[in-house]
Formats: sequence, C-alpha cells, structure tokens
Amino acid sequence: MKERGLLIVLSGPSGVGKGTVRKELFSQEDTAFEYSISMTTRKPREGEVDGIDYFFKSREEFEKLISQNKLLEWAEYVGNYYGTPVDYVEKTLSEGKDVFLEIEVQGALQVRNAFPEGLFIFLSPPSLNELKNRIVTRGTETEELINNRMKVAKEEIVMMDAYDYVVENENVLFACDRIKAIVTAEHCRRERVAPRYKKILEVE
Ligand SMILES: Nc1ncnc2c1ncn2[C@@H]1O[C@H](COP(=O)(O)OP(=O)(O)OP(=O)(O)O)[C@@H](O)[C@H]1O
Ligand SMILES: Nc1nc2c(ncn2[C@@H]2O[C@H](COP(=O)(O)O)[C@@H](O)[C@H]2O)c(=O)[nH]1
Repeated sequence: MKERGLLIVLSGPSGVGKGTVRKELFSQEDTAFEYSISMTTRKPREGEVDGIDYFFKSREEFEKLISQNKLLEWAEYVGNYYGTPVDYVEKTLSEGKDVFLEIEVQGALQVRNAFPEGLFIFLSPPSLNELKNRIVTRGTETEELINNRMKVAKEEIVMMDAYDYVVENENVLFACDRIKAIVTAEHCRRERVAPRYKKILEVE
C-alpha cells in the first residue's frame, strides 16, 4: 500500500503574504506539493478565475456542501464562507502526494482535529503596521473590510502557539526556503518513525 502524503497547512492573518509565498513556492522546480483549491462565497476579485483561485459558490451552494459533509473544514470569515473540499484532499493524500492548504485560523484548528498528523505552519507578519500596509497596498478591500480583517488578525496572531512552526514573512524567498526545510525535516522524521531499520538490515 502506498504511504499517504503529508497534509501541509499554511495559515496566518489576511495580508501576511500566504498567497504570495504559496505562488512563489509552486513556481519553484523542487516543490512537489498539490494545492487544494478552496470554495468560497466571496465575489471574485479582478483577475481571479473560477477553478484556479477558488471555486466561487453562492451561499446556498456552499450551505448544501456543508450539509452533505463535502468539506474537510469551513469557516465564516468577515462575512463570507470559505472551505476545503474533502474528496480532493483525501484522494490526493491516498495517492501518496503532499497536499498544501492555505487557510485562515479557525479552519486550520478544525483540520488539526481531523488530521492531528498534519503539518501546521503559521506565517507571521514582521509587525501589525506592516500587515496593514500590505493589505492596503494590495488594494483589493474597502477601508471597512480592511478594518474588519485587521480586527480578526489580532485574534489570529495570538493563536500562533497552536501551530507546529511559525515562519516570519519578512522576505518571500526566505520564507519559502524555511517552509521547504520544515517539510523536508517532517518527511525525514516520518521515515525515521516508520520501521526503516528493518529495510536496511534486510539487505545482508
Ligand atoms: N515579504 C513581503 N514583503 C512585502 N510585501 C509582501 C510580502 N509578502 C507579500 N507581500 C504583499 O502583501 C500583500 C498581501 O499578500 P497576499 O495577498 O499574498 O496575502 P494573503 O495572506 O494571501 O492575504 P489573504 O489572506 O487576504 O488572501 C500583497 O500585495 C503582496 O504583494
Ligand atoms: N478556513 C478556510 N479559510 C480559507 C480557505 N481558503 C482561503 N481561506 C482564507 O480566507 C481568508 C480570506 O481570503 P481572501 O481570498 O478573501 O483574502 C484568508 O485568510 C484565506 O487564507 C478555506 O478553504 N478555508
């Protein structure tokens, strides 16, 4: 039987740079994760494509997915639903591939319950001022939404201790290197836990 892949969860406050770091990671040749595209009821931003950035759903469609247990986790975040399709995650892990989720904190804590063996990484901003500066500079949210996201961000930042690792996103490439190093170390740890010595001793 094929060994299951690793579930990697990258989480952190809005605007910290999760999407930027994820896109950089996936553009690098030595990255071998599969990205799980989330479902959301948020309206697409300019340039966002259905089925690439998100699966965009109506509230009714999303609530139906919840009632059918089609989501590994879901959360209502600043007025919209966001969730992870369970079938894709299960199928991909069972094929032995690592799955990468980029989700907010309430959802990450739900995944922690369902997959305690997952790898949980919190991406932190250098400071609250820099976080606000990044959301404002991105230019995708109204002032009211930015304030709401900043309010939630303060609650999320105090949850960083619930994660296995905290990576500061001061520099995107540096953050990517750290995440890749963490994933590699986690694979080595799992191989050590598995009865690997038997395989080595068998050869003689
Ligand atoms: N290390 C960094 N230094 C400076 N700016 C950054 C850095 N990382 C990301 N940014 C910028 O910060 C803004 C927010 O980044 P991004 O959209 O990736 O955040 P996010 O955490 O995915 O946000 P959300 O959770 O709202 O989707 C973008 O304009 C991005 O270019
Ligand atoms: N719990 C979940 N959170 C998710 C998921 N997909 C994205 N997100 C997070 O929501 C916020 C807002 O995203 P935005 O695209 O509107 O800026 C952000 O923290 C995302 O990481 C998900 O499937 N589940």
